[in-house]
This record gives sequence, structure tokens and C-alpha cells, in this order.
Amino acid sequence: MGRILLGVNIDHIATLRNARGTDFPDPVHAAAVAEHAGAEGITVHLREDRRHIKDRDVYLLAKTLQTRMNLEMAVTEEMLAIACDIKPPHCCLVPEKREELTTEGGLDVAGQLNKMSEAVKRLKDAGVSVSLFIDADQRQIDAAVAVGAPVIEIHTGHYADAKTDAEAKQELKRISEMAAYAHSKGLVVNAGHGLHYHNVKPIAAIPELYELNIGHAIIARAAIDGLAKAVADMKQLMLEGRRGE
Ligand SMILES: CC(=O)[C@@H](O)[C@H](O)COP(=O)(O)O
Ligand SMILES: NCC(=O)COP(=O)(O)O
Repeated sequence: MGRILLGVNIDHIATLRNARGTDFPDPVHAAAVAEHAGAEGITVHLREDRRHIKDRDVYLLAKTLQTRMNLEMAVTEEMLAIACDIKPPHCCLVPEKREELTTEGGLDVAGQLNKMSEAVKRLKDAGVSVSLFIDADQRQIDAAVAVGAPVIEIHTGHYADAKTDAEAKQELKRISEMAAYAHSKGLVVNAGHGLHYHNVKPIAAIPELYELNIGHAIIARAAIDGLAKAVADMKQLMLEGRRGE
């Protein structure tokens, strides 16, 4: 069981910057700090409404990251064109609704196989490794295989939002079973959304998971303890979780 990697999502550095229309804090600076603290990748979600990460951030990060960019985006012509222009190492296709506070669920790949196949092929032809952000659902996993995606990211939001321990345990079991199923189908299996310092260890313990993408909780802790410590603390918890400690 190998080590599990951390992708730090810096969207909410941009949220803080945009709150006053200043040019600080700069996501480019935050990415460098996170990488220096041990992040194995940087995730940014270029939303259609640009509520946080802006095009300028993505283009600068593409030139400055020392690790690798995971560009999250909706499956739209605008975003596909930007991704094919920037050619990040990784791109994660996510569902997006203007009115949502944050991502509310996984992508319905099974319900749009042709559209997803075309998007995956277009990104692959541009040299981009494609990940699909989906629920822990066998039908969606099978669809991800069918459309040629090499990677999935299991949506952990239902686990993170569980109202009772019993519900959390049930969601964790589902994620664990589906991670094993997806891995058996040859997929690289990542996970993310809503993970924090008090719920990450059981997820990190799932042996088939390759990488966790975590943002809001790390940026929130960074406001108190600083970004470098927030990243290092999360990596330590993930290491302990993977070791079963
Ligand atoms: C897909 C996902 O769960 C997150 O990576 C996404 O970026 C959340 O959106 P916000 O960062 O806008 O909350
Ligand atoms: N894909 C999940 C991600 O990048 C970060 O989500 P969150 O930790 O901000 O909820």
C-alpha cells in the first residue's frame, strides 16, 4: 500500500483576494508555499462565474508550479478550449451550477456518454490526463471506463456532510468498496470534497486511493496557523491514516 498524495486546492485564497478586489493574497504565491510545505499537486477550479480563481491565475500557475496543476472545470466549450490552450498535466471534469455554494455532487457520466467521450478524447489528444469527479457509484465508474478516462475522483461530500456516525460509516464503506471496484477496473482513484482535519484519516486509510484533493479546510486552517503548517499538518494526518494509526 503506497503513500497517498495531497493535492491542495487553492480556490479560497482567491475567494479572500476577491473579497476586497485587491491583488493579495495571490494564489500563485500560495501555491508556492503549499508546494514547499509538501503538496504533491495544486488544484484550481476555474468556474464559469470566476467567483474565485481567475483566468490570470491559471495561466500564471501553468508557468510557475513546481509540482503539477490539476485544473477543475465544467464540461463546456469555453473550458475545454482553455484547457486545450493551457494543457495542464491533469484536468478534472466536474459538474457546475451557477447557484451552487460549492460542488453538490458528482458528474453524471452515465447519462451523457457521447458528450463525455468527446471531451475526454479532446483533452487526451491535447496531452492532458483526464479525471472525472463522480459519486461512489458503480454505474458512474463503469461509465468512466467506457468513455476512456484514466482517472476518477470520488466525491466525498456525502461522507463529509453525514449527520450521524452511522451515516458517515455507511458512506465510508461505500467509498471504500467503490475505490476497490474502480481500481480493479484499472482506474487511478483519487478522492475529495469536504475533507478536513477530523474526517480525513479514514479516507486516507483506503488503500486504493492515490491522491486526496483538499482545499477549503486547509485554507481555513491557514488563516489561523499559516499555510505551510496547514499543509504539513494535513499531510501528517494522511500519513497516519494510511498507516492505520
Ligand atoms: C469539485 C470539488 O469538490 C471542489 O474541488 C470544487 O472546487 C469545489 O468548488 P469550490 O472550490 O468553488 O467550493
Ligand atoms: N475536488 C475536491 C477539491 O479540490 C477540494 O474540495 P474542498 O476540500 O475545497 O471541499
